[in-house]
Amino acid sequence: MDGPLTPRESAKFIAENSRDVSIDGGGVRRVAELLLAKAAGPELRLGGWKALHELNPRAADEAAVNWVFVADTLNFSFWSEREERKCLVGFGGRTYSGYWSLCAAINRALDEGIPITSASYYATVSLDQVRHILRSDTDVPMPLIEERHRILNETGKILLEKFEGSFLNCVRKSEKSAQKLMHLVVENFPSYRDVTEFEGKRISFYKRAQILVADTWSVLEGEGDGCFKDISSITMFADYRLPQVLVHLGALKYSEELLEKLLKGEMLSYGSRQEVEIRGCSLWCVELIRDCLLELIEKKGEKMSEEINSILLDYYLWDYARDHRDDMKGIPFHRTRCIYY
Ligand SMILES: Nc1nc2c(c(CN[C@H]3C=C[C@H](O)[C@@H]3O)cn2[C@@H]2O[C@H](COP(=O)(O)O)[C@@H](O)[C@H]2O)c(=O)[nH]1
Repeated sequence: MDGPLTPRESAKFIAENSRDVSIDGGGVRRVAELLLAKAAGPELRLGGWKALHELNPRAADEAAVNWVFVADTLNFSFWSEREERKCLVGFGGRTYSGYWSLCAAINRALDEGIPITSASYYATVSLDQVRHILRSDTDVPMPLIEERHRILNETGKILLEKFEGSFLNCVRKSEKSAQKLMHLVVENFPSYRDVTEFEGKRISFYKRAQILVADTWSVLEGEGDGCFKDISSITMFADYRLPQVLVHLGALKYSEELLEKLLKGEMLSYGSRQEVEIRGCSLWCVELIRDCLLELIEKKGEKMSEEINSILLDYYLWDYARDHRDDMKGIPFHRTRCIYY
């Protein structure tokens, strides 16, 4: 049986058949113009991954690659039922929420001498140990702790069996192809198989596999084993923050019915029509923004030191969403509880 459509093919197909989510051409252009002003800045460059984020590893070695692997293996579902009651983790004198609470917990564990990034440890780590490692400073635990424990055990065992316990060996098997690495990850690690159905077709988003490739590229600074010749074939990562910020910026629109549902805080199940439309149209929207931005850069005759791709646009928009949380209060994010994003 042939595999699912690629994420990019899936997104195009979904956007062409979507009923409750649509892409706004004028909004796409306005976002591209916003990004044009940033094109030469530090945010839209590979170096921003370390320079702008103190919790990310500074190094570009095997330990840093294994840090990225465990972080992206657990990189899902941080949203809380009520915004004012959520998991928080203090580290290095700062308090972190959401995705950053996971990174802070990983770094806190390492500081406590717990080898959380070593497969030989997390392949057999117990549920109680995971609860301790991911403990919150509030009375609200990180969501899906049991799933995180199961996935750590499963992933650690596979990494030991197939890649001598180091994700760098998996990276080296990809022979510097981002696509090959993404497929090695989804073929070998079940929790990364972000695949579903839409209008009778099997489609893929591979959100965590794509962000894992992107973060591996970033932590290795695009050099050596991380010098992927096809890195620009990786698309944005279909999570629950990018749709929110794309609607906020006017590039994406929800139907009245869907908006009402989201404002009420109703859950959307993974793989449901509206959830797939939100993720697929967001992905396609960022592809269109990238095309428009590259056109504007061309017209402006701006010389770019490094190629702008969907990864760098995604990182920028995700950070933008973080920094504009208050402005985005009126725009709901969609609530899907799953292990894929
Ligand atoms: N599209 C996209 N989704 C991303 C990321 C990240 C963090 N990664 C990079 C960011 C800085 C470093 O450079 C990391 O490399 C997390 N997420 C997703 O967001 C959600 C968590 O959101 P909140 O509840 O607000 O923390 C959850 O689904 C999580 O999976 C990204 O970059 N893009």
